[in-house]
Amino acid sequence: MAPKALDYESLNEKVKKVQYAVRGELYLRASELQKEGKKIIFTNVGNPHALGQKPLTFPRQVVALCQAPFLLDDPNVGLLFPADAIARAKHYLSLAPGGLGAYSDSRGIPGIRKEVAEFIGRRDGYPSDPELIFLTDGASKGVMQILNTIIRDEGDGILVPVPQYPLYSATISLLGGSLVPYYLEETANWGLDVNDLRHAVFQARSKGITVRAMVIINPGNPTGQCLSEANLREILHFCYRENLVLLGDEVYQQNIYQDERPFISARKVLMDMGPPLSKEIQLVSFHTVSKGYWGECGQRGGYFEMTNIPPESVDEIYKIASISLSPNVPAQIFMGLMVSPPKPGDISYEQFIRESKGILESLRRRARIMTDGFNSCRNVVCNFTEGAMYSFPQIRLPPKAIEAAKRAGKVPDVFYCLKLLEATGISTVPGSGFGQKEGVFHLRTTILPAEEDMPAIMASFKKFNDEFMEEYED
Ligand SMILES: Cc1ncc(COP(=O)(O)O)c(CN[C@@H]2CONC2=O)c1O
Repeated sequence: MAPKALDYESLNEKVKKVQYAVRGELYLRASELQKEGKKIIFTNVGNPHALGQKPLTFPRQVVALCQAPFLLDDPNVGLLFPADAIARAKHYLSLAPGGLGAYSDSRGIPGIRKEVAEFIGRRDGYPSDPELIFLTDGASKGVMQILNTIIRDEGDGILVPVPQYPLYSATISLLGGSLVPYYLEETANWGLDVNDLRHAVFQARSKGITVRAMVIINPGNPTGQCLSEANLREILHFCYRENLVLLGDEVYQQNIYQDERPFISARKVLMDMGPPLSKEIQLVSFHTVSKGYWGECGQRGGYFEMTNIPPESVDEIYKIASISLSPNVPAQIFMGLMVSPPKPGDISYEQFIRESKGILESLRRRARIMTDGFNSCRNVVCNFTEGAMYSFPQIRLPPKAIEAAKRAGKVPDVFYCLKLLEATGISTVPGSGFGQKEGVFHLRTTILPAEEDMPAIMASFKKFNDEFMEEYED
């Protein structure tokens, strides 16, 4: 009997080849241990609410009313919901014909795309066109759609930072394209050197690859670095010279934990540079409700904004979006609320500011606690988390540990992370899941565990690590 279409051996080879480490071997082992009753601290995923972060109150009030509009007819609704939440719920229901249960336009609800455009205009100081903004089921879907639009075959290369968030390597692999790595420099605080970009493109072209686009993740995941305006100008000049589309993944733009390099969007820098670049460089920027101080990962809300993309190409992207009918409508409302939060004078403004500031200030403290904790450990060095939600320490594994890993049939940092998990219940992602220079090992944790738990977690890590190094050092 010939194999059936979904028998493993007859599956699409691209599917079988794909890797996605954020929910890979370590995560699966951690889930097994959890089932066996072991207490696991899941620091492998940037999933704030799963680690105890409370949702912001105002957005939940508005979406609750949108989900249950009959509450608006209840004479007591004003006892439970503030007037500005009631007003915003009515606003969004007026924008969503048929309410949250109806498909919306495949690009998202026009009124919410307008709110996103106004947000971008306020942030960057340049008007943004709602027609060039598509709402998506999380930034992931937007990234996948744009890469799908760009990659024609394995001859097409995408420049991706290494270490990188494996959404990019996995999607490029699934689409049959070629990932062209450019290495971030750990000793330069994960900075990038344009000469490395040039070298990467030269290498790729010498192998017959047509480099078509460049990805930047700013702030970085897993590395946390924030790009300076000068970095962004260099990158934009590079894209102009090499005729590359720039994909600006800016999902962590609210997650900034230092004052030297505040977030500046690639689009603002591009517009500031003026013609010819500001008229010719094609840029797609991505954002989400999953990160920042919102952390609404499960809602699946995101957008991408297109700059200098020809109308006929926008039509093709719209055509593909329409196959999925509609982005998640409740998530679109979260997106609208994120880009247009309560303003000074609104009833909910004080509470919103108190909650959001509280979360951001705590994340900044946790970034410092974690970085200092790692740097107090033997054979561990860690750059400060300037932004995003992760800490990415380098673990200097002794040769005997590397040999032991080999004997166990494991990549060295997987070996270390598995030992860490078994000893402490701390579930991390090995650096090999993000890519790293040969012979250099890392792990990624999030800075999300509750602040009051952080010192104990770091002490538990230090105890494990220093004993591990004791065991394997010559
Ligand atoms: C750089 C980057 N881009 C896009 C996404 C996708 O976000 P959406 O939720 O909007 O699809 C993530 C999620 N970060 C994953 C999720 O948790 N840990 C991670 O590394 C990310 O880190």
